[in-house]
This record gives sequence, structure tokens and C-alpha cells, in this order.
Amino acid sequence: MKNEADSNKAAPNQGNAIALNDVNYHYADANSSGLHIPTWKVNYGDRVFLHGHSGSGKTTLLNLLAGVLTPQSGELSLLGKPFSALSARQRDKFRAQHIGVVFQQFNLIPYLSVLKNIELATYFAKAGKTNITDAAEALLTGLNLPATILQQPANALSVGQQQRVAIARALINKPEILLVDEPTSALDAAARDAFMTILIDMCKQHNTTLIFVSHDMYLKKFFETSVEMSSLKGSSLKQSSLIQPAETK
Ligand SMILES: Nc1ncnc2c1ncn2[C@@H]1O[C@H](COP(=O)(O)OP(=O)(O)OP(=O)(O)O)[C@@H](O)[C@H]1O
Repeated sequence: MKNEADSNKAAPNQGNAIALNDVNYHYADANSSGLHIPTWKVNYGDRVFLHGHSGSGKTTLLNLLAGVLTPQSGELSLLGKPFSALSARQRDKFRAQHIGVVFQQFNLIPYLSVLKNIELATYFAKAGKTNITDAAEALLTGLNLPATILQQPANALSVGQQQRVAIARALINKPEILLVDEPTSALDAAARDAFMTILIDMCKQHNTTLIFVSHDMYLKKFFETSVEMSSLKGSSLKQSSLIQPAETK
């Protein structure tokens, strides 16, 4: 249940967490194929494994969902808000408050401590959290990291640890939507499985809508829903939960 501090969050379960209608994006480079998605809907709390061949547009789609790119035409709604129609400033605010992002480069500030890196996310969201240290510590514990790591600079951590800190930073504002791009490529098999289990459990706990992009088809087994990029492009109706039957662990 959400508390008062979460009162700026969008009302849950009204329509879809993500809804795309006739979305077009093309890069300035005329040789680039761009992206056209007629319809795609993702329910609140769904966890979607998004895969497809190199160049199929996975990163472009994640960047559209994160508001890093905006479509030239069509509508992209998040949490019932017309995200693509917001001004750049409104979009930045919406992203900071409602969307967690973990991209391939974890984008931690190397010389800042883990705590400062996580605090920055709350600063941009203007979340007004009184005790970030406790919340960050709880997240790190959930991600199997010792609390002592909070005071270490980000560049003193292993890649696997940085990856989990990036997840903690993405989750600190309790985002309704979490966008994750190829996060396990640097991990060995045991660390990868442990990481996936923790990530999925955290999303279940908070009813977070997760869009997870990867080439690694092994990871599909962690998701109820998987979507192939080519099935999103150029077809008439796609509802994430209808694309493939539920596949459980
Ligand atoms: N900044 C850019 N300028 C021009 N074209 C681009 C740019 N970024 C991507 N593209 C093109 O857009 C298409 C989709 O690229 P995108 O990176 O979204 O694919 P992807 O599925 O994420 O690929 P990968 O799995 O290799 O990361 C490709 O044809 C790519 O060449």
C-alpha cells in the first residue's frame, strides 16, 4: 500500500502502464530504418522480456519509453499520462518521479559514494525523503550488498556490485515503471541468476512494471511475458500479455 509520501504517484490500475498508438520514430540519418509500432499495451505490474536481433530497435524503444527520444508522430502514454505530448521539462519531472532506468553503462558518478549516487536520484525526483540512508540500506540488503558499501566511491566496486547499485538507484523512488537494458552481460552464470531472482522479486514486491531488454534468451525463463521486437512492428494489435502464453519459472 502506498503511503502519504507517495501521493504524487499516478493512480494505479487505470488502463495500462504503457500504451503506444501508431508511434513513429526515425533518426536524422536517412539510412536508418527507424521504428514504427502500431499498437502496444503493457498492463500494470507486468514484467516483460523484450528481445530481438541487433538493430531491431530495442534500445530505440527503451529510449522512447524513458523520454530520452520523443516520437515524431503517434501517442505514447505512461501510467495514463500522454508522456510523448509533455514538454521536455514535464517529461524530465515525470521520468524522475515515475520511471527507473538501468542502461548498459550504469551511469554511476565514479568519484561519488554509493549513497551520494543514490541520493542524486531522490534529488531529481524532489521526493522529499527524510531518511534516504535507511531506504538505500534496505534496498542494498535486498540486493545482497553489505550496507558498508554505501560510503565507498562507485569506482571502487566490481562491475556486478555497480550493477546492483544502479538497480538500487533506479528503485529508490519506488518507480511504477522500471526500464532495464542488457544488465547481466558482465556477470558469471551464478551471479546472473542471483541478480535476476532478486530483480524479479523486487518488482513483484512493489508491483513494478518491468521492461527488460536482452539478447540472452536464457533470461526469458524469469519472465511471464516475452515480446519479440519484430512482432511489435507493423502489426495491428499487440497486448503484452497476449503475445506469448505465460511462461513461469
Ligand atoms: N543515433 C542513431 N542515429 C542513427 N541511426 C541509429 C541511431 N541509433 C540507432 N540507430 C539505428 O536504428 C536502428 C535500431 O537501433 P537500436 O540500437 O534501437 O537497435 P537494438 O535492437 O537495440 O540493437 P542492439 O541489440 O545491437 O543494441 C538500427 O538500424 C540502428 O542503426
